[in-house]
Amino acid sequence: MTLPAGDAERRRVGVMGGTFDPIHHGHLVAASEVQGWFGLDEVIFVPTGQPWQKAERAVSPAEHRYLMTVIATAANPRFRVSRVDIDRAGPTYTVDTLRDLKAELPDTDLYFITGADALTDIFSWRDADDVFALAHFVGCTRPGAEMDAETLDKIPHERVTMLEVPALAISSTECRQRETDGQPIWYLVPDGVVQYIHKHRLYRATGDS
Ligand SMILES: Nc1ncnc2c1ncn2[C@@H]1O[C@H](COP(=O)(O)OP(=O)(O)OP(=O)(O)O)[C@@H](O)[C@H]1O
Ligand SMILES: O=C(O)c1ccc[n+]([C@@H]2O[C@H](COP(=O)([O-])O)[C@@H](O)[C@H]2O)c1
Repeated sequence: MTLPAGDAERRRVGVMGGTFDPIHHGHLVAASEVQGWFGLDEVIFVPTGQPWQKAERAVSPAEHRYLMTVIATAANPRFRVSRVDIDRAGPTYTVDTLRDLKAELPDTDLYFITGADALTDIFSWRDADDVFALAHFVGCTRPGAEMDAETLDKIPHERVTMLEVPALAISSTECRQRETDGQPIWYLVPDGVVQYIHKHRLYRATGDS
C-alpha cells in the first residue's frame, strides 16, 4: 500500500460520491475507515444529481437521497454533505464534482473514496484520465467486487490506494428490495434513515397502501 506524500500546510478532505438510494452502513464504514487511515480533516458526502450510468433504472428524487445522507452523517463531526452534484443540471460527472470542490476548497488535497466495484468501472467515466489529476483515489474492498487485471494495469498507481475495510455485504439495491418485499432493513442503514424511508413510503411496491 502506498500513502501519498502529504504537505502539513494543506488540508486533506475525503469525497464520498454515491447515489445513496439509500445510504447504508457500507458507505459509512468505508468513509470512516478512509478518514482514519489518511487522517482526513473531513469527508464530504456528495449525492449524485443524475447518475447517468444508472439511467436504465428508477432513482429516487435527489432531495430524498440528499436528506437521507444528511440524517446518516449528522452525528459525525468529520462528515458533511455537499449539494454540489444535485444542484448542477445535467448528468453527474465526477470530473465536475472534483473541479467544483477544488474551487470551493483552496489549499486542499482531495481523496475520492470508492468501492472496488466503482473503481473497476472508472475508465467508462467522463474524462477518466483527468479525474486522477484532481484527486487521489481510494478503492475500498467490497464483498463480491474484484478489480480485474486489465483495470489494475491501467490505473496510475501513484494516484490510487487500495484499502481493505471491514466487509459489509450491504447494497442499496438489497435495501430497496427488502423494503419492497416488506423485509426489515434495520441495522443495514442508520435508524433515522429507516424512519425516513417509512415516513416517505420510499421503495414500496406500487399500489401498496
Ligand atoms: N458495502 C460496501 N462496501 C464498500 N463500498 C461500498 C459499499 N456499498 C457501496 N460502496 C461504494 O460506495 C459508493 C456509492 O455507492 P452506491 O450509492 O452506488 O451504493 P450501492 O450499494 O452500490 O448502490 P446500488 O446497489 O443501488 O448500485 C460506490 O463507490 C460504491 O462502490
Ligand atoms: O464521472 C462519471 O462519468 C461517473 C460515472 C459513474 C459514476 N461516477 C461517480 O461514482 C460515484 C459512485 O457512483 P454510483 O453510481 O455507484 O453511486 C458517484 O460519485 C458518481 O458520480 C462518475
